[in-house]
Formats: sequence, C-alpha cells, structure tokens
Amino acid sequence: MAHPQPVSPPLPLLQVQGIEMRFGALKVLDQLDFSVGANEAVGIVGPNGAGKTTLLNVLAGAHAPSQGTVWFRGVDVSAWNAADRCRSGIARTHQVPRPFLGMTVFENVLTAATHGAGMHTRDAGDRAMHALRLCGMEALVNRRAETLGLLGRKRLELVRALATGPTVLLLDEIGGGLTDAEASELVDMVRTIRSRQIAIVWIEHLVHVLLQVAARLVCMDGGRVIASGDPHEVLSDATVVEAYLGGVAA
Ligand SMILES: Nc1ncnc2c1ncn2[C@@H]1O[C@H](COP(=O)(O)OP(=O)(O)OP(=O)(O)O)[C@@H](O)[C@H]1O
Repeated sequence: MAHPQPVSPPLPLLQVQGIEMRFGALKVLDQLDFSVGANEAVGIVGPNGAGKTTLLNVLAGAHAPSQGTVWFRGVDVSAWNAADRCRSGIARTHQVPRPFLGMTVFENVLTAATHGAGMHTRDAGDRAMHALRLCGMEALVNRRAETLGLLGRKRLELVRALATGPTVLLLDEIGGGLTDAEASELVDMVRTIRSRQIAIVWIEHLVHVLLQVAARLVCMDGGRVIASGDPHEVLSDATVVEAYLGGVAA
C-alpha cells in the first residue's frame, strides 16, 4: 500500500527572519520575523516609531539590515538592492507620493515600467496603459502630475507601483490625509489590484480603512511583531490594546 506523502506548507512569498536594523545606537527592528503568502493581504499597525516603515524599507531593499535574512519566492535576496527587488516583483509606494511633477501621468507610469521593471519602451507603453485602465485613470493620461491633488497623486503612486508588474505590493500609509470618501476610492483600487493575485502588505493608521482589505493584521511595537492573526482578534489582544490603542479596545 502506498504511504501518503507528507505535504509541506507552501513557502511564504516574502519573508524576513531575525532582522535587526540599527540607526547608530538606535535599534529599530529587533530580531523581527515576518512573512506574507502568495495572494495574501496583510495589514500592519502599531504606534509611531514601532518600526513599520523601516520594515517596509528592509523588504523593498532600501535598507540593508545589520542582521537577518530576506527571502523572496524561496530565494535569499538579502544582498539585492531596491532596483533588483523591484524588477523581481517587489513594488512599493511611499508615505508621501513622489511623482515626477513636470511629467504627465502617462509618462510617470511609463517610467515606472521602463526603469522600475526594466521593460522596453513599446511593451512598457502597453503595460502602463493597462495599469492606468485597471485603476480608472486613463482619462488623466495627459495631465501633468503637478496638477493632481493629494488623492490623484496617491492613485498615481499606486498605478506606478502596479506598472512594475509586482507579485507583492508594499503600501506605506496611502490613506493618510484623505477623507473617508477619498480613502474608499483607494480601497477600491487596492481591491482591484488584489483581484490580479498580487499580495499586499499595507501599513496604515486608518484601521477601519485597512480592515476593508486586510485578511490578516500584524501589530508591531518596539521593532517586534507583538500580535498577528485575524484582524478583530488582534485588535482585541490585550498587548495590542495596551501598546497601540491607548488601553481602549477598538
Ligand atoms: N534613516 C533613519 N535614521 C535614523 N533614525 C531613523 C531612520 N528611519 C527611521 N528612524 C527611526 O526609527 C524609528 C522607527 O521609525 P519608522 O519610521 O520605521 O516607524 P513607524 O512605525 O513607521 O512610525 P510612523 O507610524 O510614525 O510612521 C523611529 O524612532 C525613527 O525616528
């Protein structure tokens, strides 16, 4: 009789293990472990200074940690820089959108596809238009980025990240400064992106916005993960309530 083969759990898509990140004497990430699975949507919350953006920078290759390993699709990418990681499928947005202000919306997205993803101009043009259409920004292609308001710049930031062809998208507080109605538009865009089987890691202080997308919530404090799991369970965890919610349950 054939014996059943042991089934190994799927490898995480993107994973960090034992990460320590210091800025001089300040230890910002402390033996941190974190992972996101293929197609997963993970939200990250935590008090100011918890190390959330620093973690995103380590995942994206913008910071080289003093210790620890970063794995992407089972490959050790710890020594890869941000450009190499972007080309391999790790895209990110910044807390403050950074479009090329003098360029049009289309040129901004095209540049993401050519420089971020390393595509040739013709393929990059198709990729850029596809990303713009997917996110409902095709009517704005000829607008100069400097004429866009905050929501428009945030939407453009998302489209630029999408145009690099990511497998995982790292979002840093894209909801900040928006009204609830504007944040809903971003949520719709992120959901559309999710529907293309792109994993999401989203840092956000607007928890009610984050919960519309995140299937798992991670709470960080003091450079460590203090809770991870079902969002509502994490938000009622006593350690999270104390560290993040000022002692008052969400
Ligand atoms: N480049 C840097 N040089 C020195 N210190 C830094 C640097 N980047 C971050 N820090 C410090 O590291 C700590 C963590 O910062 P980080 O931005 O990762 O926190 P965060 O959890 O994202 O906070 P917030 O919610 O306020 O954005 C803070 O004390 C910050 O001042």
